[in-house]
Amino acid sequence: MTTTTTTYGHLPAIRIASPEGAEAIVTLFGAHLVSWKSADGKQRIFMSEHSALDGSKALRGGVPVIFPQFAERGTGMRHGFARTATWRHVAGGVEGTMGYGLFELTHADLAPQVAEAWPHEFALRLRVALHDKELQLVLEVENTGEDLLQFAAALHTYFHIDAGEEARITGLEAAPLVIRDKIDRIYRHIGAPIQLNGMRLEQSGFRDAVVWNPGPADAAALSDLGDDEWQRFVCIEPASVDPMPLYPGETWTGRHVVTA
Ligand SMILES: O=P(O)(O)OC[C@H]1O[C@H](O)[C@H](O)[C@@H](O)[C@@H]1O
Repeated sequence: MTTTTTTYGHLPAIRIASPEGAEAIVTLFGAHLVSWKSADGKQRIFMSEHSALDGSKALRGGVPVIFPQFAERGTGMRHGFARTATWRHVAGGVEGTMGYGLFELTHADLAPQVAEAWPHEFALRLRVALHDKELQLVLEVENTGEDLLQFAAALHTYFHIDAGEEARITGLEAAPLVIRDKIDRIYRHIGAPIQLNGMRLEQSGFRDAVVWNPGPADAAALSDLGDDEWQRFVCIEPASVDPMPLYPGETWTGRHVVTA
């Protein structure tokens, strides 16, 4: 079996494997990728040792799916409701050399208060596929209703940084960007690939890329992050932070392909 059910903390999850041994774990809570090991066995994703793993709040680490609002750019929940909603695993298996899993969330899946606060019919689908040293995340938003909807979206990826290593990012600024303290920047109109410590990050559909790390002071104030853990990750997030219109019947697609 290449797609199996498992648990992560207290959360039901799906394990996806490719025939040659790459592996990922996605919790149904948030359709949240919490682990990605390339076929060489190396963990590429950071998860905080202090993250809640019981569904009481969003996970700290992994790949939170941000929808329909980015951060506090709107009147809804911070970073939207997708990361704290329970998704359904609707398909999975092997296609060629790739193992994959498909997750779906619709308006009907939302808790009543959440559904009431965002009264738009939609289908959100996340496809997680992997082989060898490559991870492909494809996020689709379909307007299944009869009115225009506006949404922002991001894949808030926490990349693992080894102990003693620095996070060095190229492709966003004229000089390499080395993370040594707090950073929270939005880069607009991303076209070319981004490099992080030998990994290649390619995005399409998403217009922007957000780079975030809390640095030591803000990390100390986050209850779900250890004081030193800020040195063990950097977030590079394909994102469209400003709301985009989606007409009835339309589907928007955002992709993120990471090659280790
Ligand atoms: O703590 P969270 O709600 O998960 O948000 C974590 C971070 O997300 C994004 O990267 C934003 O740009 C940051 O301003 C924010 O602090």
